[in-house]
Amino acid sequence: MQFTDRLFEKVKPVWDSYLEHPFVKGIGEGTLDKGKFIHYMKQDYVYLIEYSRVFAIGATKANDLKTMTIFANLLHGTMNFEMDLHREYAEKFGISNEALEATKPSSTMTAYTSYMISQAQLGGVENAVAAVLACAWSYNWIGKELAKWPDALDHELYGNWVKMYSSEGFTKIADDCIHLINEIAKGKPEHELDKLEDIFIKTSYFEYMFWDMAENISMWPVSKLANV
Ligand SMILES: Cc1ncc(CN)c(N)n1
Repeated sequence: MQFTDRLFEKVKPVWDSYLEHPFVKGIGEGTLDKGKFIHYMKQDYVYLIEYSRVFAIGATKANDLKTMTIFANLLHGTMNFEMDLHREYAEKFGISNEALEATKPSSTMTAYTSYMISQAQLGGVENAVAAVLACAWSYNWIGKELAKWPDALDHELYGNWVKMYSSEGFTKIADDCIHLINEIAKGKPEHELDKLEDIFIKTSYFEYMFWDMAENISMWPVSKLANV
């Protein structure tokens, strides 16, 4: 049994709940409100910038050139391949790359990326992989699940999202993270594996919170009081 088999068993009910979430269902069924999707896309773009920093931290903490190269490739894949999807959508919505990059971060996006970065900085290379694993893997898992739903791949607006996250290119990104953590986990004592499992579970919770943030178009709960 691989370490990721144990992780998957733990989070399966949480990941199943993603497919029941109105935002994710809206993408799969093609019924999602466009305004909600635009809010998500902008928040996700700034999320991916911070998420890329975790790959950079992983590269600096890597103990060998092979691992360093994997992190460098994951960083490149995110900044070019994955973020191209967001830039394409932004163009469709008349949002410039500059405006996209200048998106004000929501509370959930800030909390999630701050958690990932702090966990990656606190530990060794294993923490960096654990911090990004649920992100890459759950999106690929959702993409592949939604690809089985009738017409999800062909929807004129959301079809490209489903295509990208279920694609061979994105599957390779997720598989590289899965492979990396399984290699790193080999021979580690149980108490260290527990810590990695905890990061994986917490980031899986954050993924749910991100879908909620998108569905509710939320930013900061009391920001209106400060006139922001
Ligand atoms: C919030 C979130 N989590 C994960 C992914 C997939 N890299 C993403 N684009 N956005």
